[in-house]
Amino acid sequence: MTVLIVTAVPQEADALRAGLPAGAAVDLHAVGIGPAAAAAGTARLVALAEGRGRPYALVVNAGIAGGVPGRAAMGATVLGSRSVAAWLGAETPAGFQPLEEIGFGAVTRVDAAPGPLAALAAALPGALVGEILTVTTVTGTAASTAALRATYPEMLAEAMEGFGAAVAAAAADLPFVELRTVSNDIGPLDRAAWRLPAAFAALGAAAPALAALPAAAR
Ligand SMILES: O=C(O)c1cccc(C(=O)CC[C@H]2O[C@@H](n3cnc4c(=O)[nH]cnc43)[C@H](O)[C@@H]2O)c1
Repeated sequence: MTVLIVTAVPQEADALRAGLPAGAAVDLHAVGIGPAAAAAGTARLVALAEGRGRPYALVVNAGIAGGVPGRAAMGATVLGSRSVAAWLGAETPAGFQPLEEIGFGAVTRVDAAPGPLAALAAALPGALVGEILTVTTVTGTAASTAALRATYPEMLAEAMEGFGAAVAAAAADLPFVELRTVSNDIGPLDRAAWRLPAAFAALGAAAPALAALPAAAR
């Protein structure tokens, strides 16, 4: 069976493709930036595969990310133990509360599939494993960074698509895992400091582990 890998932008897909072994049972697509594009694009690809009678075994969201300074350095690879929709909740007199805590019965986090996560962690021994946030605005000030870290103390990294792709995978009852490589520190925005080549190189280096996933996903 085939693994679906969704990225936000073609540059991320190209970086992964460069590292994939020939003949890998992987479909790789760039579906756009942000959780809505990720959810819609992933859902469409999953449905098309089902319609062909060849459903995917697993959905992977991969791409670059901001890392929490001191936890996930630039160039690091981060495997999401869960993908969390940051700031999906309500402001209350007691401060921010995620939707679960105010009784909407909603879900703001999707856990990674244990088998594929363990397989990736074994194949990528240098990778960090932990919570990856999905934001809709790149965190770009010291104040918002502090607020994010206080609200999500377990976070290792933030990006903009994981939760959307995870929700689409869950809707199709497919296992999911998020893999990110760190292009920048989360903090006051300094685009000149982003290390895109290092992050893209790390994506390419992780690609063989993703290609080996179909067996682990079964
Ligand atoms: O337009 C540009 O020149 C440009 C250069 C670098 C990055 C971008 C983006 O669009 C960044 C968002 C994109 O990358 C992921 N990402 C990477 N770092 C972060 C971050 O610190 N916080 C949130 N998202 C990040 C994200 O998943 C998006 O796909 C544009």
